[in-house]
Amino acid sequence: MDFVFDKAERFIMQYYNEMKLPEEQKKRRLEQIAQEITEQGSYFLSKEELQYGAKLAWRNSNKCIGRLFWKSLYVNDHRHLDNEEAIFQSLLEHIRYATNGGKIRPTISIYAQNRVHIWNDQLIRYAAYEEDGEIIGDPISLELTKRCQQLGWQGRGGHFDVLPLVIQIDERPPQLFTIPSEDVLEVALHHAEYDWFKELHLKWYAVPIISNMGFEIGGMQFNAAPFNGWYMGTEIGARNLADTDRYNMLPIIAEKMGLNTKKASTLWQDRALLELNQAVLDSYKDQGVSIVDHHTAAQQFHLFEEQENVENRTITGNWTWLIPPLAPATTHVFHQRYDNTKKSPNFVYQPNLYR
Ligand code: HEM
Ligand SMILES: N/C(=N/c1cccc(CO[C@@H]2CCNC2)c1)c1cccs1
Repeated sequence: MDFVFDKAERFIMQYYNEMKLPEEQKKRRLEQIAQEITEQGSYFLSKEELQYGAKLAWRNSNKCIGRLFWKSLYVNDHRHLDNEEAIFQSLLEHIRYATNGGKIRPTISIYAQNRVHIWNDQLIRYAAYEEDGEIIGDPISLELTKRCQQLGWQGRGGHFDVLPLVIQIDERPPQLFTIPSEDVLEVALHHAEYDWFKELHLKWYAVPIISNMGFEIGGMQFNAAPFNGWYMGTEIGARNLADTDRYNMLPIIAEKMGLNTKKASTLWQDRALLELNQAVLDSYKDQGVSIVDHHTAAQQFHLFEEQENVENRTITGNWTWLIPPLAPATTHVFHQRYDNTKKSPNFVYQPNLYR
């Protein structure tokens, strides 16, 4: 009991202080919460408290370089939804609102804690199929794809098949829902100088919506709270399409560029990386889909640091995640140290539901 009240008190104090709300109101709210916890062992957050707490959780995300815009998070309170169909419809609403024709809006949707379970790691992600040693699609999705097939899902066996949403309530069997293709905005990749690039038939989805992290606030944890921002180009160009255990595109791109891939010292991987990342940024921009390059993102993060200093808040960060995987030392982040203290509210890892 005291553990929950202690956490609740800390959050309410922070919320009322930052919002400069009257002391008297804060005192009454704390008494009300103490009463609820004594009677029911837990308490109910108001919509305003939940909304502000979600913004704080983003502001406290040490691994996130995009925190400058933490105040602009759009928060959907879906704590009342208790059936799979309604939850599916609300997730479609999230996807549509966040996508916004390409002008992506950072959004989070929060569902009833410990009742609603979303098995997907991201609401939109590509499937993977294993055929005689070969993997078609995104290898990171191999296990979830297998689980979906066991649950009756049939994929088309392609490189970019969007997985179904897997929604489970309490201990009931999970239900699978197909996201209508018109709701999945994607960007076909082309390169301004290399005409052959589009023949690779590469594409990626517009909106990354993380759905496997818990939202921890005031002693509570919402295990289903999918949130989205927009991509930083390197996530797609330097990792998702580049990693050897993902789409592994660098050798093919280097070949097409006529580079000598037999010797590491030709830096063929670096040259291919650069062109792939340029193609990602140009293709998203040409199609009017929000994306940020890692230099601009670092500059924005620097503004965030300055803003936090003005507000007399200590900046916390995880250096190993904040530096981009491409040209990290060209950003100020690389040359700075960050305090990795975990503040609350925050987003936290939680047990995987399908492995
Ligand atoms: C608005 C544009 C945003 C950009 C460009 C951005 C960028 C990033 C990047 C590049 C990462 C590292 C991801 C990786 O290396 O796999 C990251 C991590 C993270 N971001 Fe942001 N972010 C944005 C918005 C948000 C929002 C809206 C939230 C939550 C409300 C958020 C919460 C997080 C969290 C919790 C992590 C760490 C994830 C983990 O531990 O696996 N970000 N962000
Ligand atoms: N641009 C983004 N990138 C990510 C943010 C958080 C997590 C991830 C994916 O993390 C996976 C786990 C470790 N790397 C891949 C990507 C955002 C997603 C949702 C809001 S912003």
